[in-house]
Amino acid sequence: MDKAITRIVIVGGGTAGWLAAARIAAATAGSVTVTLIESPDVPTLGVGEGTWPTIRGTLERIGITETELLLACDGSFKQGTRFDRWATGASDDRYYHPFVPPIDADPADLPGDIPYALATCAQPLVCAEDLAPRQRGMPDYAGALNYAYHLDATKLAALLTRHATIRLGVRHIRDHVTGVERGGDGGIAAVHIRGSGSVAGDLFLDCTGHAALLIGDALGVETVDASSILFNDQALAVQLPVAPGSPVASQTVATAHGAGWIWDIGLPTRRGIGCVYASAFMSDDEAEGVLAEYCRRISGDSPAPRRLTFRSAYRSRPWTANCLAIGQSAGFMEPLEASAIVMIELALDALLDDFAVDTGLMTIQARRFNALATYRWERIVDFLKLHYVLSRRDEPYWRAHRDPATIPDRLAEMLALWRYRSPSALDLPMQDELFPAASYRYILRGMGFPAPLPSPVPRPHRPDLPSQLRQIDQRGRALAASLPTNRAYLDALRAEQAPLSEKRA
Ligand SMILES: Cc1cc2nc3c(=O)[nH]c(=O)nc-3n(C[C@H](O)[C@H](O)[C@H](O)COP(=O)(O)OP(=O)(O)OC[C@H]3O[C@@H](n4cnc5c(N)ncnc54)[C@H](O)[C@@H]3O)c2cc1C
Repeated sequence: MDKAITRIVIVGGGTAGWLAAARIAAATAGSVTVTLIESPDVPTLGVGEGTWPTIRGTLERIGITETELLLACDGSFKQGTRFDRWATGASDDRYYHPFVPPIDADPADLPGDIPYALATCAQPLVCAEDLAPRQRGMPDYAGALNYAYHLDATKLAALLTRHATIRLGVRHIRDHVTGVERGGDGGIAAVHIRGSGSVAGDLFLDCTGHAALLIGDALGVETVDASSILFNDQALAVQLPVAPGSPVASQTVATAHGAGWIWDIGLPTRRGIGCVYASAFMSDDEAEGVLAEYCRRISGDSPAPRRLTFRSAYRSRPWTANCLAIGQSAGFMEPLEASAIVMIELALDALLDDFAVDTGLMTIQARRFNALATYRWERIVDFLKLHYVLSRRDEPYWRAHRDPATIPDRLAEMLALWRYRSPSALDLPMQDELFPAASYRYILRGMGFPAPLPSPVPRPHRPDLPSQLRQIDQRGRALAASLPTNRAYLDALRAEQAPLSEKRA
């Protein structure tokens, strides 16, 4: 008989587990009990410093204010990504992928001497000046431009823990899950914990990261491997302290190297830097050398890095029976477009938008959820691969990326079509595509993909294009003249919120 879902058990207390706990508890407002079990023995991943604009809506729904987030997580604003040395490897080879979409213009009609993103969008100019996307007086989570955050992932998990347990009533058990008791329907009846028996539930969320304790170990759901398309499998991460008052960048900077790329993320107190590489093309020593050289150019110092190993893969059926995998246990694609936390948010949206009120509905919801998740993973693979396929760099790693055998069929088809027209909703039809046509346009033009060839069906003439381009330029300049720098914004926020005693000291 169908049973009402009243007990949700989350195993794992990283970003995925705590976002899930807070979001579900806030949305269900006490009508279900939410229990989170977190092992004291297994550390969280603790990386994941780049977010997407969706995070603003998620935090607002959970009830965390923007000031709280920025102060508690050492946060700063993110307005997109700048890609350095991806197309040719030259020192002046760089382009932006901002969060604001470009105006709809035929690339052949644009001025040839201005980079595509700068000509078609006001945001790159704001980024280039290290400016915040909003004024201090604006309501929480509103901006003059679309934005997300860079933040300290460990501090985010700590903030979410406090918020979920103290304000939202989530039950928190610090104990190690040692096993699973299977239910009669092929699902999970309870999880065994080392300290105190077992915890029963109606719906189990597997947020155990790489361990994938429930979805993998217990239910045996296989993964779909994408590592023959996306080769990177290693990262070396360091944190470099920054001087008080130094500029805070408005975008993630991703700098390509001989067999991967380096991320550089600015927080008010430090920069998080990491070298991502493919072990098949670069040794660990070589990667350490690449990272050390990058760090020394910034600070003269190169601290010992932390090593992270990963594989680009996703779970074929993240929702199986009454177990839903969210976060690393559901899948991970290399961090080039920071798409992990947004996948957690989207999974939670899908769960809550169509919440199964009883166990009978779960099969339907799981089937729909899994179809959507697979579509999203496949589109992430396409979009990440695009960055590599279009490069003209000549190292073996980059040449291997251009091997047609490593390019997904759908991406290869789209690239063939885009020789005659720009990416559009015909290619990316979902209303909430993770990477809409606008994102593809930024990458294609930034990487120097040729403007579309003439077609027998001429593209519509846009007589208003010169005036649109002037408006973009004027808006960029007006924003640059009126927005505070990230540093000024964040320092003023911190000074304003400091306790009086601290101010007097
Ligand atoms: C190099 C790198 C860079 C990244 N950069 C970004 C980025 O910029 N943006 C982004 O969105 N994402 C990024 N990510 C991904 C991001 O770090 C993760 O998606 C995010 O941290 C969520 O992890 P998680 O909560 O799924 O797993 P984890 O953080 O690994 O947490 C797992 C939890 O499960 C618990 N657990 C495990 N076993 C048991 C057990 N037996 N019993 C009880 N509890 C258990 C652990 O204690 C822990 O609490 C990056 C990842 C990597 C590898």
